[in-house]
Amino acid sequence: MDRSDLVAGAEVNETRITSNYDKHPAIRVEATDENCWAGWKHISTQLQKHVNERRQYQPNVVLVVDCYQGVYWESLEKTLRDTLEYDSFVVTRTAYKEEEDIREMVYPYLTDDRVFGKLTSLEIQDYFDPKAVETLKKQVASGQGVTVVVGEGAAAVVGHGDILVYVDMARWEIQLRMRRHEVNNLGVQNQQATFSQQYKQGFFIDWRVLDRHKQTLMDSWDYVLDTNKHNEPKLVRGTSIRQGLKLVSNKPFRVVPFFDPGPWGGQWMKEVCDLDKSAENYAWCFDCVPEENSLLLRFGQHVVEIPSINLVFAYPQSLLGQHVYQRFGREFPIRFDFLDTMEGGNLSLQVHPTKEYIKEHFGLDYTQDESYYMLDTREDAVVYLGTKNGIDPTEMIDKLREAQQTSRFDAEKYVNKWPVKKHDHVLIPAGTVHCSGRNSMVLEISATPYIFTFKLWDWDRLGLDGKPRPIHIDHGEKVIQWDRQTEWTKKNLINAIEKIGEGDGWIEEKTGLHASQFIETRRHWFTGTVPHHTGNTVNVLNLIEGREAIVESPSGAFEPFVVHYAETFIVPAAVGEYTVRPHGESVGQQCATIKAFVRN
Ligand SMILES: O=P(O)(O)OC[C@H]1O[C@@H](O)[C@@H](O)[C@@H](O)[C@@H]1O
Repeated sequence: MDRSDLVAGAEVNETRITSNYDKHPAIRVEATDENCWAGWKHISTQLQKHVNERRQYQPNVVLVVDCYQGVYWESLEKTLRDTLEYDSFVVTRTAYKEEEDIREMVYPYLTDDRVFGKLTSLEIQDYFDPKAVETLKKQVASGQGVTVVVGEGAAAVVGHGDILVYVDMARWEIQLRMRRHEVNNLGVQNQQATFSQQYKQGFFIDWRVLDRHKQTLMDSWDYVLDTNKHNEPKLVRGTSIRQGLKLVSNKPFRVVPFFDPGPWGGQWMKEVCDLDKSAENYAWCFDCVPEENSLLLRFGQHVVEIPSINLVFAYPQSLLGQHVYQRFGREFPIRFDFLDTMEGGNLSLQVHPTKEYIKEHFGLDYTQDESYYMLDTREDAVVYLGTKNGIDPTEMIDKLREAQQTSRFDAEKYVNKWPVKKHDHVLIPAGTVHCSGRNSMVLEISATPYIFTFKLWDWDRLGLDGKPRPIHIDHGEKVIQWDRQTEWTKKNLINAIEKIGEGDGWIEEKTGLHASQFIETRRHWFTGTVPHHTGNTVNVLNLIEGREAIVESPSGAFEPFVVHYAETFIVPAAVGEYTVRPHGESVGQQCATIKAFVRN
């Protein structure tokens, strides 16, 4: 098949009979499980063995077990007490400041807003009472025999000890535990608080504090303890985790996707991603939000789950590339996720803060610039985007406010409504009023900030908790760019697609994003082998057409990596050259990928 057979946008006539979407992408790190222990019996035996070995040449041994937020604390403490032999057992929580003082300390970052706080600059040490810390330190320093020290920030209180175990937690699992009211936020007893309160405290405070602390420990981890699956704990040597992270930072990989229902959620992902058919709907799939996702690392027969942000912390330069690292630091700036409204409803009519506004009000260095890639659509699919020519901004804001009482807002009077079809790409620079309508399957390709959605109108419906979702007209009116009207929107934001290259069996197009956004997107239609280069910046791709493709290294630098329809995958900057071609049942058929990277 030659390139004349490639038609940009042509749909492949395929029937997706069975889902081949991999929901648990595990990365093989070590062929055997000699550095990984599963189950409390084996875990405590290994820890005890290590302690005993140390005691052969030193009389006193300190085992420090530091934890992330969201660990089942009582259960962990009890298990360690029951299964280890020790002379003293120290719980660093006893050195926390008074809860009232901690609440006062975090309040400026937590604020009274239902959704938004401000990113904290607090450090883990701020949670502890200096006098109590001194006492604990003395107690540990003078401890005879074996001392076990346990708690969030334990290593910040008493140092790394002789053996350091880190109990990490995946963000998604923490959120599920918060929803079930099973865990507390850092330094407080609040497990009965609402999920949104706990999430806000996690997002703006706890996870910032503990991520900063974690980064100081990673090189010293003797072990990582994975208790994400409560009844299937796993312990891995720190050297093996570090080796795994190094491996992943040099090859294409996927993070673990997670799926969540919503008031507008749809039915498409159930089929394509093979989800529980009895669930009412699935709205979101987060499949490249490394701050929230996790990695599955395989050691022999055991699979260990760790937060994928650990990779950004450990190998930012190989993963992100020099210029992205310089610009964003240890953050992953690109986000891919799905928004499924097939047989569901409209998203909220919304707007995101401008760069200045997000910095000033919420403390972030870059903003929620977005785009909607239409992965699939029904006949009636639309995107609301940009305000209509000549509308009166004051009137629109007044009507939005009134709508909170009247339950009516004539969105079409003020906002353009554009029909969309499969493979359209809609660009949404921050400050543009927007909303994806029902019967669409959106692949969102955006900058990473993801909770700064100022809802303007939620179509008079309730959230899943039976209450109206929070509306943010006061924020919204300050950031809407009123000059993004009909013609401008059409010209600049809808299908600004340009063919920029071709080769044997492939075509390359630039599809966005808008010049004001830092992400560039390239789409390739191909039946042959497409040459790619990371350009020394991290690449994020999704197979947007075709059942299966294979990613290969021309120099054999990494093992061939197979991806399936709708799977997002990350290619670290350090990979350099790679190719993508149809594979398996897609050989001879047209496939397509969309690739995102940070502009130079
Ligand atoms: O849940 P609502 O407010 O309808 O928004 C759904 C989604 O819309 C998108 O444009 C993004 O802003 C997402 O971050 C958001 O989750």
